[in-house]
Amino acid sequence: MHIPTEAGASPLPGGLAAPGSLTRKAEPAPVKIAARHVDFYYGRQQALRDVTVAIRANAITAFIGPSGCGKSTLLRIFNRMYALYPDQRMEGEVLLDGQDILALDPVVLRARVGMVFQKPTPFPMSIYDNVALGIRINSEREPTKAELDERVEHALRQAALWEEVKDILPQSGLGLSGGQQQRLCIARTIAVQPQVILLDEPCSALDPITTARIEETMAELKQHYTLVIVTHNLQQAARVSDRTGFMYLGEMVEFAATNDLFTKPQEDRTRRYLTGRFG
Ligand SMILES: Nc1ncnc2c1ncn2[C@@H]1O[C@H](COP(=O)(O)OP(=O)(O)OP(=O)(O)O)[C@@H](O)[C@H]1O
Repeated sequence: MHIPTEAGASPLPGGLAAPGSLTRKAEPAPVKIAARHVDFYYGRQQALRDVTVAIRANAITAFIGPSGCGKSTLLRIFNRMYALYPDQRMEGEVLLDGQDILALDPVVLRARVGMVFQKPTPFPMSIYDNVALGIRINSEREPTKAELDERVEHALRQAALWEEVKDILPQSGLGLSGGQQQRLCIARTIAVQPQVILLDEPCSALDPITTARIEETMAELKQHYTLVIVTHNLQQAARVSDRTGFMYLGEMVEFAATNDLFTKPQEDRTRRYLTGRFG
C-alpha cells in the first residue's frame, strides 16, 4: 500500500519534495482531524480497515472510490454520527485538534464538526428560522433579535445565498430551488460556527450549473473552515479539493495532493479506478 502522505511528514507521495521546496519551505496547514488505524463495523460487517488519514485545516479534502468502499462511513466517523446507532462500532483513534473526539460531548463535537447531506433537507419553516434555529439551540442565552439577524445574515452571506433570499426570509425554505435549499443547509451548518464542514455528496441531486455554484461556495468557505467532501464525481474532486483520498473495500489506498493523485497515482488500483477500469 502507498503510505498516506498526509499522515506522515512528506507532503507528496513517496516522500518527494515539492518543486521549489528545497529553497522555500511553506509550512503545511495544521492537521485539523487525524484518524489513526481506524476500523469500523456495522454489526459484524467490517466497513473500514486500518484507515489512517490527516485532514489539514483551511483546505478541502475529498474522498473518492467505488460505491460501498466506505467513504460515507469515514465521514460519519468524524462527528461520531455512528454513535446514534447501537450496532455500529469504531476502533482506533480520531483526534480533533489533537484531542480524542471520544472525550468530547457529542453535542459540542457536532457543533464543531457540522454535516451537509446528499439531499437538501431544509426544515419545514421559514428561510430565516432554518438558520436561526441552530443558533438558538446552541446559544447559552437567548440571543437578541439584532444578534440573531446579524448571525443569520452572516451565515447566508457565507453560503452565497443572501442576495437571493434577503427579501423573502419569512417564506418557507421548502419553496427554494434544489441548489438554494442546499446552500440553505450549508448556511444552517455555518450558523452554529463549526470549524469543520463535512459534505456527503452535496451536489448529487443538483444540475451542473447549481453544482458549479456550490463548488464556488466551497472554495470561498475554505478560507474560514476545514471542508471534507465525499463525491462520486471525479471531476468535482479534481476541481475543488486540495487533497484526495482514494478508498477501496474499506481501505485508504492512496492519499495525496489532488493534482498528484490524479496525474501520477502511485498505486495500480488508483490508476485503474481513475481510468474507469473498475468501480
Ligand atoms: N447502516 C448500515 N448497515 C450495514 N451496513 C452498512 C450500513 N451503511 C453502510 N454499510 C455498508 O458499509 C460499507 C461502506 O458503506 P458506505 O456507505 O460508507 O460506502 P460509500 O463508499 O459511501 O458508498 P456510496 O458511494 O454508495 O455511498 C458498504 O459495504 C455498505 O453496504
